[in-house]
Amino acid sequence: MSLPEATELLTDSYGRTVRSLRMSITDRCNLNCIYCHNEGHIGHSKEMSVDTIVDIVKVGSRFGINRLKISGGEPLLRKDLEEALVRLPDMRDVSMTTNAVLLKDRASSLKDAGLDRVNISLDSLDPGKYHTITNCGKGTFDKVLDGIHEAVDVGLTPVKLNMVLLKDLNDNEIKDMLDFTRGYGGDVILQLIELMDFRDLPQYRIDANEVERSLMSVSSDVKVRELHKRKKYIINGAEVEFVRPVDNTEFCANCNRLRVTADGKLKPCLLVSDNMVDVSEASIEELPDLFRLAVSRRIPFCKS
Ligand SMILES: Nc1nc2c(ncn2[C@@H]2O[C@H](COP(=O)(O)OP(=O)(O)OP(=O)(O)O)[C@@H](O)[C@H]2O)c(=O)[nH]1
Ligand SMILES: C[S@@+](CC[C@H](N)C(=O)[O-])C[C@H]1O[C@@H](n2cnc3c(N)ncnc32)[C@H](O)[C@@H]1O
Ligand code: SF4
Ligand code: SF4
Repeated sequence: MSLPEATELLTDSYGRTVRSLRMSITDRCNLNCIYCHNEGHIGHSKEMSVDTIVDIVKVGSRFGINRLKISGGEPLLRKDLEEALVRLPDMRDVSMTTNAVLLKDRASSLKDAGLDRVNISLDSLDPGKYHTITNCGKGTFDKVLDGIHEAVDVGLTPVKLNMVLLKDLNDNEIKDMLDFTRGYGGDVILQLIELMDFRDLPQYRIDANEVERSLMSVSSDVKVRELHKRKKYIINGAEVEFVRPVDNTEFCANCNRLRVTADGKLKPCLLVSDNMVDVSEASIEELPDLFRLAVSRRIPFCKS
């Protein structure tokens, strides 16, 4: 089989070496958030099989890709996720981003199958606001809290709580959310996210510079991650990461992720849809060249 030499890395023409795969495994979802970007793609053909998922990750890992993020839609709608996880090659970090509605009953089996950690979307601690944002059914908010609790209990840690900041809706809750994470010691950390406004919701756009200034004014230390050069603020012992994807040249210049859509396409950029490489029918022997092709099409969305 013509798998790449383990020493070959995938570096694009902007010098960005791909280190991480962000894989959507379904476009289906059990919530309907007002701002959802659907990972920049809704496929109309069928979802990748477990075999295809495993082959893509195997080939990626031969290219030195050592991190995998599983996303969706809502990834927990796939009942065969554990089956895929146990068949993956060894990686440095396998994580999933989920709304956690279905997490409580799956957390333990996911951990056993090899999942390292989860990010959980929780935009508000107020059940009424949570409902407004997610259009969820009755009882959903409590299920999410149970999911967070269970994730911590089984060791899917650190659990990152994703909070998309929405002006005049939840942007006054940062302190409460921080207090909530502190209740879990270091096991839960807060991740604030600037809204990428795909749905024409100008009333919810926040001033990210202002948020950054206020985080800075109360933090005792700031760290910078390699991925996207994201900043992490230490505030009274708690960690807060701020994801600023909008009009941010530094963010895109430090993007080391290749995306995979739920219907099996390599997607060079979240925000570009006309340069994807279809691998849904590819054999494992054909995959390396298709990876090289996708990476050759990577362009920073935002550049100076
Ligand atoms: N524009 C853009 N947004 C991204 C990218 N990667 C993640 N995001 C956004 O960042 C936010 C957090 O995403 P998560 O799925 O929790 O994952 P993550 O924080 O990137 O990954 P980890 O920090 O490794 O857990 C979401 O709003 C994503 O849409 C990217 O490459 N480009
Ligand atoms: C698309 S969701 C998929 C995983 C899962 N359904 C969930 O909500 O966690 C992945 C992450 O993207 C975030 N997200 C979705 N739409 C966004 C937008 N327009 N701007 C910023 N983040 C967004 C969500 O809050 C979530 O944390
Ligand atoms: S739960 Fe996730 S995928 Fe579903 S609508 Fe909300 S952000 Fe989108
Ligand atoms: S180039 Fe920028 S917008 Fe595109 S995926 Fe990377 S960070 Fe996101």
